[in-house]
Amino acid sequence: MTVPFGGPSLADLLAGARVVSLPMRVRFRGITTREAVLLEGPAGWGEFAPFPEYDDAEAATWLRAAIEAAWLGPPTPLRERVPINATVPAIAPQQVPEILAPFPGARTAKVKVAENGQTLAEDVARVAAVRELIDNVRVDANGGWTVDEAVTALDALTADGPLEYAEQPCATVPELVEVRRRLAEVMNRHGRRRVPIAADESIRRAEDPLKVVRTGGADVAVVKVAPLGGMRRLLSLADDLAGHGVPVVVSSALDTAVGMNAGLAAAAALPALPYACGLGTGGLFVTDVAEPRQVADGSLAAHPIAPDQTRLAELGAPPERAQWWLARLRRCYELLAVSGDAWDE
Ligand SMILES: O=C(O)CCC(=O)c1ccccc1C(=O)O
Ligand SMILES: [Mg+2]
Repeated sequence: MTVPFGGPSLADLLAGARVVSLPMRVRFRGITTREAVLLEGPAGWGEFAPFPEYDDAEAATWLRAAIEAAWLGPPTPLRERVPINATVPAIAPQQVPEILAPFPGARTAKVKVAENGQTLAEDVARVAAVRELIDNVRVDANGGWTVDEAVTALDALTADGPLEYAEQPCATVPELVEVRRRLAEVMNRHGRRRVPIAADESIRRAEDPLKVVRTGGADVAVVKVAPLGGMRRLLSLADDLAGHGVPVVVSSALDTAVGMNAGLAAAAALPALPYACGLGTGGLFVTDVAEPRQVADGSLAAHPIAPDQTRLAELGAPPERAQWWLARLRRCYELLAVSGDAWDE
């Protein structure tokens, strides 16, 4: 089906728009409340929730993904369930068991490290506490280390066990290339396997998401539906990455249950899914817009779920925030209308 621009008008979009504000259990990415616009269209629901600091040009890509979900619907699934990782925010080691409790059967945990104001010793202690409960651990530094800091930290974090990979240890592509090279030396000296490097921000916030791979900066690619402009765009990038021998890990952008539908649908449609996906972040909310999906045997059911009307009413954002989001949606819509691309590409 082709839905060229003009399928949904701005009035169509606004007619089915609900602005919600979800309280979080713990601070994540420096936020304690996650706001989103949910759009209802003929094919289901879509989520528009670019982080508040993003400019309109970047946010417009997220709107494209929301429209794809609500006006085109998901691509053809190849599996019914999607394995997920537990996500561990930059919390104290004593809190680790309660954070892991909602992830029964998860065999992989992703641990946030390099948080502002924290030390390497705190990262080492948090990772050790997670390893007591889940063997396979990956870390995510969100670009917070320099090259020297990354090499030191990843050396320390692999003294007591391997890491599946390190996500975005440094901010830039040349730094990732350098970390990968220096890690190979250090790990070789210690007789350890080099920690693979995963790119996240270097993919989702890049003009050219393949650059980091072509340059030799990443072994694994973290891919997210909204910043890439939709499920089909994610699948097409994953295909290009596979051509470079780079596997993908589908992850959430701290999505509500509606955004998670799109991440799960994209993961369910990928020909290969060698890694657990970062789509288990629903548990970071106190309440979500739908009955929470249950993790069973470390995986989630991939079929879409509609938001619950009672929850939508309870989670409605304050009027001034709703106005802010709808004004942003209008501006992003204008940017997409000018660019004039089709929704099914
Ligand atoms: O990958 C996961 O486990 C969850 C997703 C996640 O960490 C995340 C969520 C919102 C914003 C940024 C990030 C990130 O991966 O850096
Ligand atoms: Mg990340």
